[in-house]
Amino acid sequence: MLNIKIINHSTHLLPAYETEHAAGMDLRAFLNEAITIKPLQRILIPTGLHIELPVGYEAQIRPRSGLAFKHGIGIVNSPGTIDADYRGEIKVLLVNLSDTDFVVNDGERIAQMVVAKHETVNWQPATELGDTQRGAGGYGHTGK
Ligand SMILES: O=c1ccn([C@H]2C[C@H](O)[C@@H](COP(=O)(O)OP(=O)(O)OP(=O)(O)O)O2)c(=O)[nH]1
Ligand SMILES: [Mg+2]
Repeated sequence: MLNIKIINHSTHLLPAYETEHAAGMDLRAFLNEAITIKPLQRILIPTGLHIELPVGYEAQIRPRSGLAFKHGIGIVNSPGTIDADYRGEIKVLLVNLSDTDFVVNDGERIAQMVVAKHETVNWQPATELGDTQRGAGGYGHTGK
């Protein structure tokens, strides 16, 4: 169980898993009035949510594939990162990659949030790194 603070609790739903084994909880827009996102415009959409993640956890803000496929709606900084020490409002940076306006209404599901464990590492400066078969190969060096 995680602490969650919801602005205007009475009118807002908790983020929820929409199916039994979903990885992502859908996030809803928290708006006084509808917002129109013009083609190629990016807009920070409030969710009304503040959360308290345990240390060692992060939340990833990911696009919904349905909005992406049907309306060209993506997230500019996808996946957005919510740090465990963040206490501000979670916001979603939507971008409209279609050629028509897209309207976001209050309460609509605009993104999904995956809560995940992460490692925290320390660096040990080294002059040599362990050998691998790949070495520095990348960017398609194995072919198409
Ligand atoms: O899609 C996002 C991404 C981030 N955040 C919040 C939570 C996160 O912990 C904080 C900072 O995000 P990030 O580290 O990605 O941004 P930054 O540009 O590095 O800002 P900062 O210098 O505040 O870390 O902003 C959101 O609400 N939505
Ligand atoms: Mg940062």
